[in-house]
Amino acid sequence: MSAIRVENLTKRFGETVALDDVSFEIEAGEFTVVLGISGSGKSTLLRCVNGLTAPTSGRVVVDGDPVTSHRDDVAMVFQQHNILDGTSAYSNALSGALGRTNFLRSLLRFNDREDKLQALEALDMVGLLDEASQRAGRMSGGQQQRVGIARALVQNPQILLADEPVASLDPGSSQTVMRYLRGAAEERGLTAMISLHQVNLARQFGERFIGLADGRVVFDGYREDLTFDVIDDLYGGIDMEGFLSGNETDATVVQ
Ligand SMILES: Nc1ncnc2c1ncn2[C@@H]1O[C@H](COP(=O)(O)OP(=O)(O)OP(=O)(O)O)[C@@H](O)[C@H]1O
Repeated sequence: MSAIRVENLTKRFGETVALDDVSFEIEAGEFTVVLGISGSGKSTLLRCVNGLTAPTSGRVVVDGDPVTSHRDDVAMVFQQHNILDGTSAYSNALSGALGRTNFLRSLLRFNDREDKLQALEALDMVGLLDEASQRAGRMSGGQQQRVGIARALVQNPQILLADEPVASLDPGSSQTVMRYLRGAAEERGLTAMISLHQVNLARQFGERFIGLADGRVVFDGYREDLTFDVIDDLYGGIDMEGFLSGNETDATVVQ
């Protein structure tokens, strides 16, 4: 059974068609990058998978169940780090436990030993154990995003979504954040869907790729299929410079 099945998903905002009859399936454990220019529908797609946005028609099925609202086993990392500036990295990570309990239970569970241990493990997984007590607001953008990943991991998800997680970061920090994101997904066996507009990063870290243009799926394939022509179609030459100057770990992808 596929972990995520998107069936004829359409989302309209008034006259705007953000998603137009989108269908695909993602197998458990796949690390999928959603590509496309700004406005192509990436965020809307992730929000539908997360149950934050209701489709106009069609549906998303997660683990066999149609998504009708937010699910605790689906965690999301946002572009804006959504970090509580005034509290420690550890407290931020620990707040991920709120996602899997209701409010009253969370009041009681918040100091659970198990939750605390998970928060520390998650910080370790993103390389921030030594910075656990540091105030999140004083950390760099990349570190804050790693705290955001730790918080998502503490939610104990099966599915990890990230909407442009490195959009506001410099290239070095973007690499680091993507490395931790991919590593955490692999180590925990998570199914991941990450939207990115940086083609070089996508190629470096992605396994499966879904390309959107005007809300439609115009590409669905694996690394070996993601050719120069496909990228050119998706981006109309806009990002060719980044594509060519990117960190070429696998030159065979360019054909
Ligand atoms: N809440 C909303 N109300 C109205 N229109 C919206 C809303 N959300 C998205 N849209 C529109 O739907 C289309 C797809 O937007 P979406 O944010 O999904 O694209 P995107 O590929 O994620 O873009 P970006 O990379 O800029 O975030 C755009 O035309 C956008 O203006």
